[in-house]
Amino acid sequence: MAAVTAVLLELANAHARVGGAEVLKGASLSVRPGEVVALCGPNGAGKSTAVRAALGLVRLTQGAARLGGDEARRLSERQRGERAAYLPQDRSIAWNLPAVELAALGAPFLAGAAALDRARAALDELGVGHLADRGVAEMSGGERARVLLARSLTAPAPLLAADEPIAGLDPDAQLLVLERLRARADAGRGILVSLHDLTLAARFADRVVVLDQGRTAAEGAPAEALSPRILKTVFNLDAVWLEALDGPILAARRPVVRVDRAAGLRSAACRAPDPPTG
Ligand SMILES: Nc1ncnc2c1ncn2[C@@H]1O[C@H](COP(=O)(O)OP(=O)(O)OP(=O)(O)O)[C@@H](O)[C@H]1O
Repeated sequence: MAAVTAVLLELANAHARVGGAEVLKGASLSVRPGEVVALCGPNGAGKSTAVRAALGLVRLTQGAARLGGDEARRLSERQRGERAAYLPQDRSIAWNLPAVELAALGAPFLAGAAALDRARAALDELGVGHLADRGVAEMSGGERARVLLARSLTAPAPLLAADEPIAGLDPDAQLLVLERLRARADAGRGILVSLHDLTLAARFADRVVVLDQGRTAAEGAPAEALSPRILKTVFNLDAVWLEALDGPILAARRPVVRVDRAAGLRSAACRAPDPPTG
């Protein structure tokens, strides 16, 4: 009998409204144990909303959101917390807690000492162990971002959904964070990560889901989902993949606007300037 692979998180043809507008119009994605799935798409494509919907934090008007096989919104807060850790895009923190205490909040179902041990280990992993006892309000933005990610790593849940975890981090820290997420997946967890850096998405993810205007426009292995056609139609990029020692690099530029002189119009939306007279 073929082995059944558990699906940790699934969004199937999801439609949802936010602030009166239909923001998701057919978003689908799934995450299985052992894989990193990168969620990519232009600003406003619906990535954060899709992540929130998949976790049961946004009501769907159509489609399904499942966590560990069960409808996400029917689960209690505790059940959701046991099945998924979540790093929201919003990095605001109300209380000036020491970093280790904030990171320990990722494991509210563990006894205090066990949660603090896990929190210290996660802070060490992300290179901010030396800040463990410092208040999070007294840190740089990048340091605070790492502490918040440590909170998600502290959680023992089988799935981690991280919304733009490398935003605002220096290049070394970006690679460190993605390496740590990759290591978690290699150890059996499922990772959903939204990313704007397509090169890093291609290097670290097993699969890429591309969202465009609330719909899944492409899904598959990075080279397939981030094909030149998708890069053009969804991201408005003229782009090619270059093979480098450490993996693919995206060489991209905005398309050159062609001027059709016979028609006197640009092929893009704007008009060509009037030709010089005389
Ligand atoms: N609270 C809200 N009220 C109204 N519209 C909203 C609200 N939150 C999000 N939207 C709209 O929903 C759409 C999707 O937003 P979302 O944050 O999911 O996109 P995103 O792909 O994560 O974008 P980004 O890459 O900029 O973070 C956008 O058009 C946004 O303007």
